[in-house]
Formats: sequence, structure tokens, C-alpha cells
Amino acid sequence: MSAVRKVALPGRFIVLEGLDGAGTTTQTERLASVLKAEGHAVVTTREPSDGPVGTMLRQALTGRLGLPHGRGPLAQETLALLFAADRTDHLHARVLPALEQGKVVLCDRYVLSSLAYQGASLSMEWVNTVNSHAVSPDLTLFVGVDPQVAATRRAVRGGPAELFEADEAQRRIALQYLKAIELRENHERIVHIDGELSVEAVTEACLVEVRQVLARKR
Ligand SMILES: Nc1ncnc2c1ncn2[C@@H]1O[C@H](COP(=O)(O)OP(=O)(O)O)[C@@H](O)[C@H]1O
Ligand SMILES: Cc1cn([C@H]2C[C@H](O)[C@@H](COP(=O)(O)OP(=O)(O)O)O2)c(=O)[nH]c1=O
Repeated sequence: MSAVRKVALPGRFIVLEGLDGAGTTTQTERLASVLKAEGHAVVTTREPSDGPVGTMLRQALTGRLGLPHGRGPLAQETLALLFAADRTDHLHARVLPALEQGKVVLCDRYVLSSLAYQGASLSMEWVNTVNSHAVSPDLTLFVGVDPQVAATRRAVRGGPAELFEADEAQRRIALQYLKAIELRENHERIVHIDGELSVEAVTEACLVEVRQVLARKR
């Protein structure tokens, strides 16, 4: 079974990916404001989504939902299936309707996150298969930073640590991202952006790629 699904809707589906602290939230907002100022209809969104399954996932990530009797977090398989279920729900509830209306959808995290984070402890092929209903983005921007840079930025940002944010886990996930990109890049456009540049320079580098996708005819 093919693990890559293509659709040709009038909108453009653009995903930002990277380690926790890489700057994807910052860049999603900055790209949206540039594109809106240029007159594009833009929808910003994220995964885990704000829908019912995504809400459950955020509870699992912050330790408010887990195994009974304090026996730790949900099993990795359960999390992987929830991320995949959230993705199909998010696509149908929010992403596909916006693409049908010709909008630019900027999404903070998508399938590559599952391949990197869940693929760090489960078979990446299996994670790819359970995500085979997820349509391919027109462009994925991988905002690459050294795990130590990401850790420093998380510390500056503050807030409670989430399930996958331990330094060792992030180093493993960084390697998994590279394997995940290798697995998918023959089927879809994935571009590595140097996330260690200034906020402004990262936005400029992302915009070069985004403009190419916006200019492309369907
Ligand atoms: N290019 C950058 N250079 C320096 N600091 C950055 C850069 N991009 C983001 N930051 C800062 O790093 C922290 C994490 O950024 P954020 O966008 O929340 O990351 P993510 O969504 O990838 O976890 C924030 O405090 C943000 O202001
Ligand atoms: C979408 C997705 C996210 N995740 C993880 C990555 C993050 O650690 C967390 C999302 O939390 P979030 O608070 O959005 O992180 P950030 O703003 O730092 O990017 O969920 C997965 O493990 N698999 C997935 O498929």
C-alpha cells in the first residue's frame, strides 16, 4: 500500500517541522502575517490539533492523561495511533475545507513529526503505514537546529516540560527526522532551512520556498 496520498486542491498546504524549540510556532505566525499582508487567504493551524483527539493528546503530553494507577504515560503505540487519528480528523475538519476554498494552510507539524517522534521508539515503516491516509503537503519546511540550541530556546521560552522534551530524547528525534526526510523526500517536497539563523533570516529563507509553491500552477 502506498504511504503517500496526493490531492490537487486549489489551495496550498505548507507544513513546518522541527525539534521542540526549533522555532516553528514563531515562523508559522511570521509567514502568515507576511502572506496575509500580500493579500493571500491564510489559515494557520497545528498538530496536535485543537479538535477532540488533539485535545486528548495534549493532555497525554502534559501528563494529565496516562495509564491507570499512576503507571506512567500512554503506550507509544497508543500515542502513535492517536496522532494518526487526530491527523485524519484535522484534515477533514479544517485543512481540506480550507484547501478546497483556495486558501494557504500553514500547519505547525504533520506526518514528519510522527515519523520522527513515534519512529524513535516504534517501527518507522509502521508509523508511515498508519499515516497513509494523510494527504501530502505541497511543501514541508524542516527548520533544523542542533538539539542543544533547541534546548536553550525551550529554557528561555519557559513553560512546563512535555513528554518528549528530555535532552536525550530530542537528540534521538533529531536523527529520526533525517531518516524520516530520507523516507519521504522522493515523494514530496521537503526543504531543510537553517533554523540557527536569526528569526528574520529564517523567515526570509522560508519565504523563498513558499513563493515558489504559490507561483506553481496546478
Ligand atoms: N531563529 C531564532 N533565533 C533565536 N530565537 C528564536 C528563533 N526562533 C524562535 N526563537 C525563540 O525560541 C523559542 C522557541 O520558539 P518557538 O517558535 O516557540 O519553537 P517551537 O514552536 O518550534 O517549539 C521562543 O522563545 C522564540 O522566541
Ligand atoms: C504532530 C505530532 C507531535 N508530536 C509531539 C511533538 C511535540 O513534542 C508535541 C507537540 O507539542 P507542542 O506543544 O505543539 O510543541 P512545540 O510548540 O514545541 O512544537 O507533540 C509527536 O510526537 N507526534 C506527532 O505526530
